[in-house]
Amino acid sequence: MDAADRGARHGTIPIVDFDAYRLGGADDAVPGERLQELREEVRRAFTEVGFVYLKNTGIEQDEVDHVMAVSKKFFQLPAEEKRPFSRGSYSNSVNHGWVSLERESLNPRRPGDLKEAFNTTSLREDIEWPSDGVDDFRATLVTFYKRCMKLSLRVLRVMALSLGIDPDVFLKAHRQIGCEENGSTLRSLYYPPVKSERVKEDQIRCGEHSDYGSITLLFQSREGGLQVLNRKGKFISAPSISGTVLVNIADLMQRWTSDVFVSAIHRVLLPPGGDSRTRQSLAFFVQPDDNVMITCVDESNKYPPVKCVDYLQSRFSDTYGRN
Ligand SMILES: O=C(O)CCC(=O)C(=O)O
Ligand SMILES: [Fe+2]
Repeated sequence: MDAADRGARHGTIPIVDFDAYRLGGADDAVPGERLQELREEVRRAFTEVGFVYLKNTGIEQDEVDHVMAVSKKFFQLPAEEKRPFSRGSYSNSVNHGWVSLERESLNPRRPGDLKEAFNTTSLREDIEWPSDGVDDFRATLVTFYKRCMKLSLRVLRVMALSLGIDPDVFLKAHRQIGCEENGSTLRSLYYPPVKSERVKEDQIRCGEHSDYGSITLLFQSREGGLQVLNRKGKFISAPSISGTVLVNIADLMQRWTSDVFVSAIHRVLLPPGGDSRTRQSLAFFVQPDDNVMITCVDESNKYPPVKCVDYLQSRFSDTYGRN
């Protein structure tokens, strides 16, 4: 039994080598023993835990560190300078823009999350981006968005292969990532230093939730704090592992696969008392194209078909209230 196997069996998150299908390699992974292993390990991770660390994806740690460093410059600007770029102020894209501290409660039973975020949802040329003091913000985020998009498509293909279904079934529903008709979002998250005397009862950095779309790619800074609920009902920690990408199943994918792949609840806790470090992460939320109808891939009809944009809209309303 290899390490990935043991990981999934014990309800912990396995580390899987993606080299056979890494970015920069052939567009179609060469069928072979390595790809076969990759398919099996991915299936096991997504059916048993819902999360997997991928190593050797082609996205290097240096790139991730750079995107976080540039993002941090933005987050450290005074609130007045960030406010003009708020989420909700872009007419072409409701989800694009800055989300202020405590604005969201991903678990609505808790006070607002102790985090800030900047969502890159629109890649349109004609929208305004923050530039004063952060002249490289736009180009850095847009470049990283496209890198994540390419990796996501590869992961989606391996996922279909791992289920033994048409390898393009998920790809066909993700043709327009980066265009107006698709809501996929690169979210740069910033968790400021926590001042324990100001923390409200039950407040944490990011409340318990599952993601909404198809899959999420997550890169975390080194401080840790992320926890994932495993199938035994126990929160396990999901530390940052340098050079890897943490990939998880989101709710629409669980529904699409009739609950074969599981979308696990996760959260980010406060740091231990006295730890005043910031935390950062980059989450690439992959969503199918707005107009795609999601119908269970095994034709079981366990869930009725739903239009992607309608499903996501209802989930966003739950998080933000009416918008
Ligand atoms: O910051 C993190 O590590 C996780 C954030 C998260 O789960 C989310 O924004 O959906
Ligand atoms: Fe999440």
